[in-house]
Amino acid sequence: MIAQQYLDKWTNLHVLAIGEAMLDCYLEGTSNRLCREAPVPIVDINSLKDVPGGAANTAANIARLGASVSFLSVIGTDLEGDRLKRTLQERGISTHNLIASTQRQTLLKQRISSDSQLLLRCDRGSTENIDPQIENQLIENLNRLYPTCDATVISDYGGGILTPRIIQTIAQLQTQYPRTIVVDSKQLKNFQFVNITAIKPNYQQAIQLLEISALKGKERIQQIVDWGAKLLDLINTQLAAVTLDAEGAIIFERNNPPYIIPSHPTSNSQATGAGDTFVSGLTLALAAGAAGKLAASIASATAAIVVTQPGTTTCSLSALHQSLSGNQKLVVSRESLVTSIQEHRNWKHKIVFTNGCFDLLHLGHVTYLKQAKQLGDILIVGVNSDESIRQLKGANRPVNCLSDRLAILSALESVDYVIPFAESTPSELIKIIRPDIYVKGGDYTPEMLPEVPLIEELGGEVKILPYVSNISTTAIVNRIYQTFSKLPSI
Ligand SMILES: Nc1ncnc2c1ncn2[C@@H]1O[C@H](COP(=O)(O)OP(=O)(O)O)[C@@H](O)[C@H]1O
Ligand SMILES: O=P(O)(O)OC[C@@H](O)[C@H]1O[C@@H](OP(=O)(O)O)[C@@H](O)[C@@H](O)[C@@H]1O
Repeated sequence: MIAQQYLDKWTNLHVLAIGEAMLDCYLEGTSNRLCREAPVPIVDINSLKDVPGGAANTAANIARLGASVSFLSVIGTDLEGDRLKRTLQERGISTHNLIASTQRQTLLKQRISSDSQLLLRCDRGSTENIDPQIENQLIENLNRLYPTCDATVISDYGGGILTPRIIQTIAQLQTQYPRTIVVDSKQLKNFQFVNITAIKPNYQQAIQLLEISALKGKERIQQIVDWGAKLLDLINTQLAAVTLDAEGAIIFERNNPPYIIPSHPTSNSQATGAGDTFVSGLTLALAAGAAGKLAASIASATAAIVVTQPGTTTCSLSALHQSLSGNQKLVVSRESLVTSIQEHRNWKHKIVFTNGCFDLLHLGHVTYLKQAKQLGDILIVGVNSDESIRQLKGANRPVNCLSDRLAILSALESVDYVIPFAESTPSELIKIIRPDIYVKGGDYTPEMLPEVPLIEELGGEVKILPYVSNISTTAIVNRIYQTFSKLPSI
């Protein structure tokens, strides 16, 4: 199976994520003067951004990579707790299993930057072990959810959630209901009796466990290649993925030589949370059935995506598809769409936009896309997500999944960019693209298109191209059905 098929498979999985939920708060501003009290800059804050951090970032990555997630953690009954819940809800993650304790302060990691330069990180929040009453509630949640999930990912930042009793409960559940279980922990030794599938120590954690001294830069690679296999016995696991930040990762499996996955170094200031993303990708790929090296390569591809963006970020399923496919025409994020559009505007290109399902690409599609391209310089195609097609056309559609439809459209000379969208209309894309010309095939009239007023408001023109008669995906599906349902089965 190729890597991307595991991505399709994991969208049906349900993952249990457990660990310290944090609120990452980014305060961004500018600074033109020094403070009178001490030689420190005065920063005029002009933006504040809340993002899920720590184990909440792992849960957010699992969700953005397309799987379902149940997130177990403990926060305080404070304002920061409410802000953290809001960040999770905005990302479609349920906060029902977050226990709010009056005895605790939500973990807050506040970063202050001036002109994109990080100046200070201020931490606050409870890190002592949760009290026995809260522990009981967490154990109740674990007992309820563990058997229903396909995999578990533990993000243990040593902030009091993974107590000895919680780990013992996980060990018992794992014996009763064996699952893929991947652990990212500052105290990995605590998990040696859990029968875990894989561990993901970073360099610091690995050398601490191996009791070897710290080296710098690339020297670390040979050191970990020489010593890392010991981790498998130390923690009693099948796979150890040691991540070495800018130097990538080294994978250890029993009876196999170490496997090095290099990375393209970027600045460490962009790498916040890359470990959370890596462990999310690793858990999903292993749970979907990928073998160790492939699972780790997929995990590394997820981390490579987040390190290209500042701050704590997540990797989307479509970005991962794009990265694994090497498809240059696929635009996966709205941010990169904005950048590409700006470039074409600078070159005074005339932008044509159309959208649709493009399920079972046929002559009608190919003809109208070719004509659409001839109306301008650049043709951008918005492509409905699988879920939006199910809503529009019924549960049996699409026939071809999104990643296949994107790859097929990208192979056409007439198409310059393909961009998936999950909304019921392409209005959000239109607002970003502001097309000079909006095109639809002749099976539509302007009255049928809710986008027309928006296009006109933005100064664009709507064109309906001639309909290629008697050709449609529905007609093809019906013809196949009628022809083959009459034939004896082979
Ligand atoms: N500076 C960087 N440049 C490129 N890739 C990086 C960088 N930092 C992290 N990564 C990627 O993220 C993965 C996990 O990062 P690492 O910093 O080792 O973990 P953690 O965040 O848990 O400390 C690495 O294996 C690598 O793929
Ligand atoms: O452990 P401490 O430093 O107290 O707290 C965690 C932070 O350092 C950050 O660690 C990062 O993870 P990575 O470790 O970069 O994957 C992310 O989880 C951030 O959301 C989080 O704020």
